[in-house]
Amino acid sequence: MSVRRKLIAGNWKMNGSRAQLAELSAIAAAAREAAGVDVAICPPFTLISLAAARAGGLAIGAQDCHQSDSGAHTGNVSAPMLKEAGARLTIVGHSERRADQHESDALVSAKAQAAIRHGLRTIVCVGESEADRAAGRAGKVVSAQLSGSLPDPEGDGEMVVAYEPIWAIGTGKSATTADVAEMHALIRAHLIDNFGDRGGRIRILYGGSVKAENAAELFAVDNVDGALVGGASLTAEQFVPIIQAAARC
Ligand SMILES: O=C(CO)COP(=O)(O)O
Repeated sequence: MSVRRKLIAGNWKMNGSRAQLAELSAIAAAAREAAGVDVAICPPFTLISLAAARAGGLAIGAQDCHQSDSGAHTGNVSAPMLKEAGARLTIVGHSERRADQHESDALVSAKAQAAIRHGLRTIVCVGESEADRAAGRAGKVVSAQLSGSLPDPEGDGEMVVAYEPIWAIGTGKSATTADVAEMHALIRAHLIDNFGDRGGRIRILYGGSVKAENAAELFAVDNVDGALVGGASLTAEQFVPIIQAAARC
C-alpha cells in the first residue's frame, strides 16, 4: 500500500455544458464512497463556478492558469480568479497547450509556481511524442521537461506530476505497464534528486487512454499514484469504475 493517496482527476478539455454537469452528482457519490481516493473534475473555465456549487465534496479544478495575478492579459484567467470561482486545483502544461499555445517549459513552471503560491493543487504535465519514443529519446525528453517545468514545490498548494505520453492521448492506445513503470521510476528519481524526501511524497499520475478496462492494471504499477483522465471522465458511467478501481488498490 503506497504512502501516497491515489488522485483521479478528470480533464474535460473543451467539452461539457451546463447539462453535462448532471454527471457530477453520481461522480461525487462515487468519490464519497472511495474513502482513500481524491477525486477531481476540471471542466472548462465557464463551468467552474457552476460545477463548484454542485460538486458535493468533489474537487473542481481548471485546465490552465496565468502566471500573473492580474493585469493586461486578454483572455487569460489567474490563480486567484480560479480560487474565487471555487477551483481547488489546476492543470498546467498539458501537451495540447504546449502544442496549440506554444507553451514553453519556463512558462509552464511560472504558471505552476503561481498556482502553488495561491494554494491550488497543481498538476504539471509532461510526456513525449510518438517520434521521441520511436527515436529512443522518451526518457531524455521527459527529464528535460521536468527540469524546465517543475517549480519549487514549497507553497500552500500541492504539486502533482502527470506523465501523459502524447501518442496515448485520445488514441485508445495506452502505454504498456512496462513503459509506464519505467517512466514513473525515472520521474520519481528526478523528484527525489531535486526535492529530497519531499520528492518521495509527490504524486505521479498517468494519463493517456485510461478507461475502466485498463485502470486496475495501471494503478498496480509502482509510482502510479492515480490518473489524469480525458474522454472517460465526461460521463459518470465511464469515470466511476476508474474511481472504484483506484479505491480497490
Ligand atoms: O489528455 C488526457 C488527460 O489530460 C488524456 O486524454 P484521454 O484520456 O482522452 O486519452
